[in-house]
Amino acid sequence: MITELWKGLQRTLWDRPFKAGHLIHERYRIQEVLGMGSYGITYLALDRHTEEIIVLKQLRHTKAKTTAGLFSFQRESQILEALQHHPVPKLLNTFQDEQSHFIAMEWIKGETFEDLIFRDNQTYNEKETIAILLELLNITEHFHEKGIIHRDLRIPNIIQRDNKLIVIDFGLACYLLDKHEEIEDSNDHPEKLRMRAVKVESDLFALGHFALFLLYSSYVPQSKKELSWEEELEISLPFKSILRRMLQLDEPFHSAIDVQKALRSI
Ligand SMILES: Nc1ncnc2c1ncn2[C@@H]1O[C@H](COP(=O)(O)OP(=O)(O)OP(=O)(O)O)[C@@H](O)[C@H]1O
Repeated sequence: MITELWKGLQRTLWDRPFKAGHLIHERYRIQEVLGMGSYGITYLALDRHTEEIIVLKQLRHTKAKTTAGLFSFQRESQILEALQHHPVPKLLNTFQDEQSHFIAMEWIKGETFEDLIFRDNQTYNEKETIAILLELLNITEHFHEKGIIHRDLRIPNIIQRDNKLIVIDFGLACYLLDKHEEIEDSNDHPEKLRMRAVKVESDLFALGHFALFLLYSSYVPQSKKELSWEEELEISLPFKSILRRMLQLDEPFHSAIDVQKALRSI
């Protein structure tokens, strides 16, 4: 309890974000804070060299002191670099100054599926959901071919720009060889643990959940009684059985290609 309080106090004191207008590395002018995650603080910034708006991620001071914090930050930039020709933000720069460690990356100016569903009330039927899933499975298969597991394929981390999908936030991504990453807090929710395991099936599980979010966007409750997704959603039996396998309720798929094949055969 005391440790948690102390950690919270440290974060408040040391991890205060930079204010708009602050210049970093004599190059990046902070515009606004986009988010404060567990490892990093993410900003929109103006790159004075290129005059472009970019995303700047700063490792929290409290995390910069830990090997795990530094390692995960370096790995994020390594993975972005390894995926340069894929629909992910381009890695623009990595640097360190007396303040902290930073990653500069392309700003993906589009809408996340979280925005589309909850802000814009966009709805998706089965056909549209399958089309989006197929595109995402294609992207995910390329990550897996390179031995990379994203581990956080959720609606806020998938952006639609000009009708194309782009995956962001590689903060939790890791290599299949990083087996030690599997050690997680045993208090974590079982669903979260399934998404975080260092294996291909974790991303397929996450995409199964992603599909449920899309399908629920067009769901109108019929009764006050809470039912399971299988009872509530009006979807075809073959699609239901594919989702059950993605969600590891039945024999799981072991590759994105197998899920694509199954979806194409509906
Ligand atoms: N390259 C990018 N282009 C556009 N928006 C981005 C980009 N990277 C991050 N964002 C947005 O910035 C915000 C913060 O991103 P960040 O990666 O820090 O995630 P987070 O959810 O706040 O933290 P965590 O690291 O715990 O996942 C999110 O709203 C995300 O949509």
